[in-house]
Amino acid sequence: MPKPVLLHLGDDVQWNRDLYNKLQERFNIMRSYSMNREDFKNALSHNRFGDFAAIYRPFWNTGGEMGAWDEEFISLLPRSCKIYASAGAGFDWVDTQRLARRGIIYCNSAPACTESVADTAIWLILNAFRNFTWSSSAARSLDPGKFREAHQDIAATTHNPNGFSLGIIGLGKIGYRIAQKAHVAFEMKIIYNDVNRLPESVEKGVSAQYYENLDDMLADSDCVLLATPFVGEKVMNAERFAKMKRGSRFVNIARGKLVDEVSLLAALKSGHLAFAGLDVHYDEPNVNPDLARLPQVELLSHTAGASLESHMGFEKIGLQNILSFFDTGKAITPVNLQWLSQPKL
Ligand SMILES: O=C(O)C(=O)CO
Repeated sequence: MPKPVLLHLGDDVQWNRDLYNKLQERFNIMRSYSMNREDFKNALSHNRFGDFAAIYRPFWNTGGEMGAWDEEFISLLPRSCKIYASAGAGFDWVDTQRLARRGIIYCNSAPACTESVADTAIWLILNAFRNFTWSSSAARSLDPGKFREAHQDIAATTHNPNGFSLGIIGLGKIGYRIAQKAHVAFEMKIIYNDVNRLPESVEKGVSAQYYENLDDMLADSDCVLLATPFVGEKVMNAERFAKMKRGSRFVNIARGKLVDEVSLLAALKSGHLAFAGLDVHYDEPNVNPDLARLPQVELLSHTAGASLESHMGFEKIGLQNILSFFDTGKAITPVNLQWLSQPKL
């Protein structure tokens, strides 16, 4: 029997060569390297990668040059394609529902970056209470006046996070790991909103209190953390920011498109919100310049999940998903099974 074909997007695997060798034994591997959208579309239209059964993308820095995986690409995929295993937690760039309708399982590799994203969230939450951003930029300014001002005035405006409530929108695996760290390290009170309530035994692990109504949770949170996937809508808009407690804080480690940045800016400028910590932005790689000017805002370059451990894990989980699917019929971290009627080889 001829080996099935696998389309490997982007660069070589760097860290998991043994597993990749297994893939090479099992599949005929076709490579796209770093094709732009037009070239990739042409290649698909002319069946240049053959009738591939699987797609593998090893890292978020590579293999995404063709842009969004929307109907334009998905309609061109061969009927033989059954699984797409990719690096990264977020999948806002790929229409996983449309893939499912074509019988293709999409797998992310979120478990690989859980620790790294959770650590970044903790850093942003701590900063939201203590405003190290102000202290750090005053020191870096090399201006003794700014240094003295920060040294003298910061204490009157910042707090230890201990005992304050952390309101988490989306208590999935990453949200839960953040809750564990915040609960243990800072004794924060964990409250959360999600489409589904977690089992009581899981809630107990972080003494979490469920809020069915998001607005009620916003009103009770000293710091709101956004940890939910982007599914096409802004979750935080002017009305929602208005529901937050006066003087509370906002942290986003999920996706920038979940937030109306104009309303966030207004809430910060008016003093309704005390601080915002943003790993992600509405129009990446462009950052909102008005937010960047505010001292009560910390901005990162979408690096919450960026650690070597995440990179190694992304590669590995992607490879394991494909091998497991072809060995057992089951992928490890599928995210679109709810729309897939019959996932089969
Ligand atoms: O993996 C992703 O999609 C992330 O954004 C992690 O920060």
